[in-house]
Amino acid sequence: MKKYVMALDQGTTSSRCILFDKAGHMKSVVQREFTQIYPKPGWVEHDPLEIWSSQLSVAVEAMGKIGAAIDEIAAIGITNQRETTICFSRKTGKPVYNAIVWQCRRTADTIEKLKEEGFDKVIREKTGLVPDAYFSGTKIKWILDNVEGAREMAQAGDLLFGTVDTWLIWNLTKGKVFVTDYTNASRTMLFDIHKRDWDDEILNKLEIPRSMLPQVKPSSCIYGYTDESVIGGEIPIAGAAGDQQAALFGQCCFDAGEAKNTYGTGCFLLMNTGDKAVASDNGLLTTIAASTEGEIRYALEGSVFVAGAAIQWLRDELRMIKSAPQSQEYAMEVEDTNGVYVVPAFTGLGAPYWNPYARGTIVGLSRGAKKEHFIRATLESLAYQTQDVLEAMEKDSGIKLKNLRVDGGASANDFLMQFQADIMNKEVLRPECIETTALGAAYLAGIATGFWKDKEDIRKNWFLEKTFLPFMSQEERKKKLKGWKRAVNCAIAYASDCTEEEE
Ligand SMILES: Nc1ncnc2c1ncn2[C@@H]1O[C@H](COP(=O)(O)OP(=O)(O)O)[C@@H](O)[C@H]1O
Ligand SMILES: O=P(O)(O)OC[C@H](O)CO
Repeated sequence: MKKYVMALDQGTTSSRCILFDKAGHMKSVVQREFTQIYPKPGWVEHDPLEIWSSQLSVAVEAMGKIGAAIDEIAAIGITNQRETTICFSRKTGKPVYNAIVWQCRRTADTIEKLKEEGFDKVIREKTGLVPDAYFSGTKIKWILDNVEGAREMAQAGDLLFGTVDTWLIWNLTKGKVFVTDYTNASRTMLFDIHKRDWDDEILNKLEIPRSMLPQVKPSSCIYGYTDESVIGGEIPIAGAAGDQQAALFGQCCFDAGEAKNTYGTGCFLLMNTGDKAVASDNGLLTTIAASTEGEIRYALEGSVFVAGAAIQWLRDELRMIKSAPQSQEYAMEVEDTNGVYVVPAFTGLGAPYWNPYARGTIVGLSRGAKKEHFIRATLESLAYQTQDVLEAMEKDSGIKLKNLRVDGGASANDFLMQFQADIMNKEVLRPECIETTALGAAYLAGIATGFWKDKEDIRKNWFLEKTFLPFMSQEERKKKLKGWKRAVNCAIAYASDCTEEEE
């Protein structure tokens, strides 16, 4: 009997496997952090083989933990850190270079050149994206231009490109299936989101052969089956979506105007815009949302590059806290930040500023500034960044959000959620399951295989855990937001005459 759907959630800092039952409850969870590689300031890489081995091991352990048999797994849904770029050989399956992670800024100069040539308009219109080093396109070009033998391999048809979903499916099927889904394709900066096809004009401009690219399919359909030798049986791989689109689906934001914010490594606010691709005038992205087979949904997205990662920085580099949850205890020991603002622009600023050269900035220090103020200011920066994208989203969509659904690791932080409600002057709704990224991937796979009937069937599984109501006075909000804007301006001013060589 089919009892579970397996979600493989390959995030920026950890690989996770969750087995969900029909009620959408987590029956088994195993998570493993893996190595972050920082070869130079602003550069970020992962080892693709470690991505794969960590993901496979958590899958096996999650089954073992509850004694789940292969034939009890109805389907596998995959969700992943998006944009991260892996190039590997069709013949051997071996990567030719490390995965270049979405956060990596190494191709900022290529983007500048594209802009100077006026090509940004083409990118914007076709892909819905703001040209940026964030997306896969210029990362693939970097590998072709810089890794010895890569271009020759590509010309000979042996080099393949995949985002992490493609890489995992390739390995799960032992090289039999080379696919991606619409949501992941829409983050490459190579995909025409209106025609739903790879775009030859952009491919030619970046000198990327089409033969490197995977077939693009809906987010909810059977892509193939796991190879028996990999996981001990043949399980249908029936769902795939970029993690932010999966979370939008997992939060049951199926209709136009519904939105969620995920607090993971970064922070990503997405609003479903129905079957219309809404172009942004305010620094947001237009992207494809996950949907069931046969329908197309778009979303507006505000991408913040550093959110929970700033809390990890407090823990790992500054060693101010021992664990991420401890940030809440320290933050609540003080009344406010004592005028301190932290702008965690470690890898530039994403939406709505799009400045690749901005860097982390701390302002407002006085002799009385304590560690607690500093920790509180870092937590508050997650909420301020969210407020910035929310403002842009309301302008672009013409919709005033009544409340915001939240999820992701850092949404467990009550202090942060309360401050978020206060600074937005809106209710924050936290569901019982904050692992909505994995849940969304499970839903997509479960619907494709009949484990769940349809969207209405899964809507019944969404339960509210806590509502955070706004209490802050209007005057206080305004004052704090003004201070934040000034701090962001400092982070940008620092970068204003920075060149690639100086980075
Ligand atoms: N209680 C907490 N307070 C603040 N931040 C937290 C808390 N718990 C986890 N985090 C942060 O959330 C992130 C992990 O969330 P997760 O959704 O697993 O991210 P990802 O999928 O990007 O790896 C980490 O960056 C961590 O620092
Ligand atoms: O790893 P996450 O959850 O922060 O998500 C990363 C995003 O997909 C990057 O676009």
